[in-house]
Amino acid sequence: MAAGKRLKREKERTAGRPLQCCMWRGVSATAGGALRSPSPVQTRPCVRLWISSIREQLTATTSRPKHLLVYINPYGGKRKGKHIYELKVAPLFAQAGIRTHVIVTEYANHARDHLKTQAELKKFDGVVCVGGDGMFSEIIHGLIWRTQTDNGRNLNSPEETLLPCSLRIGIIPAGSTDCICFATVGTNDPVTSALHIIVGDSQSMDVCSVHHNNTFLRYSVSLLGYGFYGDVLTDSERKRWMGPARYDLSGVKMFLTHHYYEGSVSYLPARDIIGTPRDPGRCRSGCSVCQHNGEKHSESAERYKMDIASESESDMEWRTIRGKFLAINAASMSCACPRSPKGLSPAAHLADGTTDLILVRKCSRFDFLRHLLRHTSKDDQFDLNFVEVHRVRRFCFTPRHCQSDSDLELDLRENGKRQIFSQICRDHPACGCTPAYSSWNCDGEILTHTAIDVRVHCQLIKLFARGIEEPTVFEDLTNPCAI
Ligand SMILES: Nc1ncnc2c1ncn2[C@@H]1O[C@H](COP(=O)(O)OP(=O)(O)OP(=O)(O)O)[C@@H](O)[C@H]1O
Repeated sequence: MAAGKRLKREKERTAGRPLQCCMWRGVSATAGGALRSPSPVQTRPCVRLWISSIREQLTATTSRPKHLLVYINPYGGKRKGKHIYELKVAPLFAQAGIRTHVIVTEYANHARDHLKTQAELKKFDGVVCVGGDGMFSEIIHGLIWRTQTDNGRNLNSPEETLLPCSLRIGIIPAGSTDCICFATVGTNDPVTSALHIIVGDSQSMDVCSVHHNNTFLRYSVSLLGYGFYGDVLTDSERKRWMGPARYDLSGVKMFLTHHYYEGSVSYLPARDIIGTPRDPGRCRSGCSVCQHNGEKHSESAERYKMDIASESESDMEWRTIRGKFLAINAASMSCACPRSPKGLSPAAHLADGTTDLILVRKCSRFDFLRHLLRHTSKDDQFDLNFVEVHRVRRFCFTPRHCQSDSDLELDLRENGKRQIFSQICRDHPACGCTPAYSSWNCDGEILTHTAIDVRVHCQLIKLFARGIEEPTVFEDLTNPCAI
């Protein structure tokens, strides 16, 4: 029988079946954990054997989702979200027998508000967003809000222990940067992400809550940046018409402006953990650091509930640093992306209950350039005398113009007469030399307040992902064994 006829017959025979071989043929791991796109094939007996054995295995996997709530941002990135979903993802979901309820968003925060109020979450096994980091942020805000309010938690209290969300989140990358997808999957490929959803992978992730004066502001999963990164975002927002090139232009402009900001940072160092921000190891699929620190975290949360560790005891551990900073960054993940392959904190972990607090003190432009260049080089980016890094569970920042009188008095004693003029400026903001303040960049959004209280919530959400996979010895061409 001619090959064409045989294929046609086979197609007719298998039409409507939940899972077809074409989807699984050619799916294999590549370097960095990417999965190749499927290609259509004819079903020969050996292939049929494969299909039935894969189906058996998949049926046995109870973690596979069967019904998904999908939000598509039609305006994210190059405005191809709808097209990507319809062309590359929906056919795979259909072949895997996954039912979907698709909502194409009509305005910003549509997905967040729908999740908060209307979505019948009990009907679904997961939520999928088709878009970029902004869209992912909408989903986590909606889901976390809903989970906490349904369980009577007070979102405005930074002391509140939040409840982990039961629904997993899938990200189909269709934005302009897609950093979260890159950091959790290792690649920005819609088919790879769809397959992670279909097989029901699971990757826990920490979330930071950001409060100001006992009022909830936002959640963050990647970068909270004050100073340089806050200024770059604020400036680039004014140049939206330029597209992604605006980040480069604003970056150069802010580098040349070289603003530094005064304030105090207090932090609670992470105790009883393994790993430091300067480790050579990286957070990878099945990370033992995340596993160990996650367990330790739940043990100490239990102890705290039972009042074995008193609050005053933990208060004693707070440390404070006052000074002039070019940048204050908190990286809850490496923040690696195609532009900065190592990221801001290469050894940060996705789910260890901590964030890496990086303080870049006032220094020369040349030194700051050295620091920025280290994000792309092999050198240790924290090995500079004006940069310090701490792995923390919680931190607070107070800009100098918001510091209390007692704090200012302390500064006065420490730094002498110069502070008197700053005090005068603080009391008379119309004065031209008012101490300058920056804004916080919270996962790409500007925060409305500068004095903030940040707390890490260990493994609060779960993604349909498995973390970045190390290339196997045969895929890693830099490894001599591969040759
Ligand atoms: N229908 C819509 N109309 C306008 N804005 C929307 C709509 N749906 C979502 N948004 C908003 O668009 C913003 C950007 O979307 P998204 O993150 O998907 O793309 P992006 O900004 O290009 O990608 P990235 O965040 O990765 O750089 C989000 O903050 C989201 O709130």
